[in-house]
This record gives sequence, structure tokens and C-alpha cells, in this order.
Amino acid sequence: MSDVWSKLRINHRNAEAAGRSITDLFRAPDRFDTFSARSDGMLLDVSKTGIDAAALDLLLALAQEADVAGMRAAMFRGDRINFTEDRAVLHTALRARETKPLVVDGGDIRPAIQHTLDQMNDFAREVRSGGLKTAEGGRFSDVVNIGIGGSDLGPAMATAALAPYHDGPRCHFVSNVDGAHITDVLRGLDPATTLVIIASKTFTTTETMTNARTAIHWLRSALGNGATSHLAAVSTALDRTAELGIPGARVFGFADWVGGRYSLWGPVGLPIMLAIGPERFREFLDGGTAMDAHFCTAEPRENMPLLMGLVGIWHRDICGYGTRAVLPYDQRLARLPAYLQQLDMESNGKRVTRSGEVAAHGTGPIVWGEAGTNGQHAFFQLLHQGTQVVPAEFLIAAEGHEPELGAHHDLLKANCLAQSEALMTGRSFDAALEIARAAGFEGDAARRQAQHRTFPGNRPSITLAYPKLTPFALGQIIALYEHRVFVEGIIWGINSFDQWGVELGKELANALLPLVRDEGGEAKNASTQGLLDALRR
Ligand SMILES: O=P(O)(O)OC[C@H]1O[C@H](O)[C@H](O)[C@@H](O)[C@@H]1O
Repeated sequence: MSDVWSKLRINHRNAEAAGRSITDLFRAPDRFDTFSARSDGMLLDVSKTGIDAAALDLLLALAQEADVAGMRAAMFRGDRINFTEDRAVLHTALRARETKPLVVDGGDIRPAIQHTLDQMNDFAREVRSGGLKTAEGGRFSDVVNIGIGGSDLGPAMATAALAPYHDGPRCHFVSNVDGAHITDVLRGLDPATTLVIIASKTFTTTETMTNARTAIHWLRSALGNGATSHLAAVSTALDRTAELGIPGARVFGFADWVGGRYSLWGPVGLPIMLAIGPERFREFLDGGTAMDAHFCTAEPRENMPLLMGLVGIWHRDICGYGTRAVLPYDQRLARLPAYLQQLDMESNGKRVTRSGEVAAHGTGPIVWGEAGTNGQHAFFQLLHQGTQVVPAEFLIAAEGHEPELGAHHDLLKANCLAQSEALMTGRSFDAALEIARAAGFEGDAARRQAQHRTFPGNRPSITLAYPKLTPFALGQIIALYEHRVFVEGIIWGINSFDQWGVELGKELANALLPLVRDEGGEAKNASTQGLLDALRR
């Protein structure tokens, strides 16, 4: 642990010992200006945290010590920073307009990216215009995307987020191997007008292959050989897509330098493009690119992904908070917490550092959340008065898409601002006592009531404010979170781009399948055996 880490700990300890609260930090008249950053109409406010000027200097020094800037350059130029898989990390190239050659393995990757994007654009235009016919010569009304993890969460979240821009076929998503999922999605859909996209980076994922076979059977039962014209695939494993009988012209490829959870910018984003059209999809990519440019060029103190990452480090390692809540005050971002759970926890839920040692500090926190205002009526009680502090991350648009509804968006904004303020300022015992007395309680009864009505406050939050949830803004938001995860991963010294931790469970599931099917064998422990017995049909 470097000197900077110890200085940060001392800073935090001293502030605690002095009883200094977040509210106290607002005595500095420039608190908000110094602790907020802007990029292309978007504002990130980190002023409602316990980070003071000295702590910010130290956190910036930490970023420098970890060479965040150097690693950032290495990522963008295609170095193999995913060192356990010996791969470059270039999802940023999928969204770039740049044409200057970007060389990976001796070849410029730009032409292939453009080719695939053109192929997607053509396909989407044809499907949306009705030029691409169904087996019966009609128009596709619905699209079912079959994928899981990175091949599901990104496109599902983004498609829902951009509902006001939908002017293409309806998009549905099937991910779970639980047959209930595909059954419930296909029920009500007509195979004669449904396009099925099978999305899997590896094309080996059990859930997706199982659901794909079920969907193909559903199409074939209705359309016979015509089913083929209702299928498309997205993958890096083009040979495997052929095995499943998907025509080559309907296969959209990408390369292994795109991580699954970073893949919605390319062909995995096809459902988004089908829903909103190629032009809007380009705006989405441009939002991501704008955030890339900001990340690469903005001064450290003005750099949103950097600041957000440093806030994350502060909360996780210096304050010791184990989780963070993502609270989009934007119903259409209701799937953002689930999407970020993969982006963040699969990227930074690691315990071994680049040097092969077990990390001496905390790494990725637990990410969870729910759209506001719904969360307020569920778990906000714990955020305000529970025994653990949960840093909160609010997202809010200046403008909704439904101005004709009057009060709704103003209420949404007022609630969002009220929550971050309530978390920070709390309510003192004396104020609570007054309220209890006004409610008719006296003496000890009033004091007892006041205990329960006191809010400790001093609970940190950050707020991301954007003009409106447009395709461009969504692109900015996602890229911001991607780079935040990157910044944290670099400072923690871990590899944010592999996911070995998901392997063991998959292996054991394969080993347990014969036991579940009663084909012989014995469980490795009495608990699993007991459960197998109980689950025997
Ligand atoms: O796209 P696929 O190859 O089917 O992978 C789908 C998902 O499966 C794995 O379990 C990985 O942990 C995820 O990172 C990935 O997104």
C-alpha cells in the first residue's frame, strides 16, 4: 500500500474524529463547482460526498500512481490489457467514427467494423421497411433476441430505455434457461411474423443454445424449411452459427477484443437498431464516442469517469462501504441496475491483482438498485436509517418525453433531489423532538418518538443529470459507467476484462446433469445429494 493510501485513510479518520459532515463541506462557497463536472450537456455532481479538497488531491495522485492515463491510452490503442486472456479491449472502436488505422494482430480493424455496421444497417432497414420478407411473404412484426449476460442485458436495457424512439418491430428478450421464460415470451407471438436473433459471443452458452433449439423448433413446426428465413445470429464463432443452420448472410460477427458485457455497441446491439433504426443507433454510438473523447481529453478534475471512479475507490476502500445503489429516476432505465451488475461486478469482482497476489484492499462493491421513485417505497428506509451506509447514485433527466402529462416529471425531479438532500442532511434529534411534540407526544414518549424519527444524515450520493434520455445521452451514460469501471479496476490493479469466476458453476452444472436425470453417479457432498433426492420428480 502506497503512502497515498495511508494519507487518504488519515484524511478520512481525521474528518470522522472532528465530527465533520458532508454538509460542513458546503461552507466552501465553490463546493458544488469544484466537485462537479460536465460533458456534452451532462452533469456529474459528486459534491454530496465526504471527499474534501485534500482527499480529492490524494485520489488524483492515486490515479496518477496507478497510471490510469497510461492504461487508458493502452486500451484505446489496442494493447492486450486483458492479460489473462491475452486480448485487446476495443469496444470503444465499435462506436468510433475515426478512420485512422487501428492495428490489432497486424491488421487494421476499422474496415471490418465498418463492414459489419453497414451489414447491420442494411439488414435493419430491410426488416423495418418490410423489404425483407417473412417465409410467407409478409412483414416481420416482432423480434425475439435469444442471449444471456452480455448478449442480453445491454440490448434489453437499451431497448427499454429508448422506447419513445421505437418505430420498428417490437423487440422481446429471452435469456433464462428456465423454460418458463421462452414459453411466456413466445406465447402470443406469431412464428409467421417473428424474427429470432440468436446472440452469443461464444455460441456455446448452454442457456442460449437450449433456448435457440426451442425457438428453432417453434419456427420449424409452423414454417417448415421457411424457418431459416426467420433466423439471424450474432457471434464471434462463425463456424458454430453455420452448424445451427443460420445462413451466412444473416450472421453478424465481431471479434474477441470485445468483451461480452461491453458488446452492445456492435452486432449485439442489433435489436436496439431494429427498434429505433440505424440513424438513431448512430446517435447512440456518438454518445458513447463523445464520452470516450471526454475521458481521453478532459482535465482530471473535470473528468467524469475519473471522478466517478475515484468516488468509488473512496467509498469502497477508504470509507469501507461494501455496496452501492444505482437509482435511476427514469423508469425507462429500470434495467440499468441489472445491466450494471454485470458490467461492474463481472469486471471488478476480482481478488487477485495484476502481479498475481491476493488484493490487500477491497475491490468491486456489490451493485444493486431500482428505479425511483419506486425504490423510495421499498428499501429507502434502510438507506436513510439503516445501520450501514450505502452510497447512492442518482440519475435524472431535465426533461421527460411526456411533457403533456404535466406534473409527472416535476414530481420525479423533486423526489430525486429530495432524496439526495435527505440522505446528506438527515434530521437531528432536536428537530425530530419538535415534530413529535407537534404531533401531540409529551415527555419520555416524545423523546422515544424522536429517536425513531431521527435521520443520521451524512450519507453520500452522487447525481448524474442529463437533458433528456435520448439515444445520445444513453450512449454517454453507458460509456461513462464503462470507463468508471475501468478507472477503478486500474487503481485496484485487477483485470476488469476476464470473468474466470463464472466457470466453476458451469462445470459443476454439467457434472450434475446426469445425476439430476437419474443416470447414475453420486453427489460430492451430503447436502447436494439431499437436495437431489428432494428434487427427484
Ligand atoms: O455471449 P455468450 O458467449 O453467450 O456469453 C454470455 C455470458 O456468459 C458468460 O457466463 C459470461 O460470464 C458473460 O460475460 C457472458 O456475457
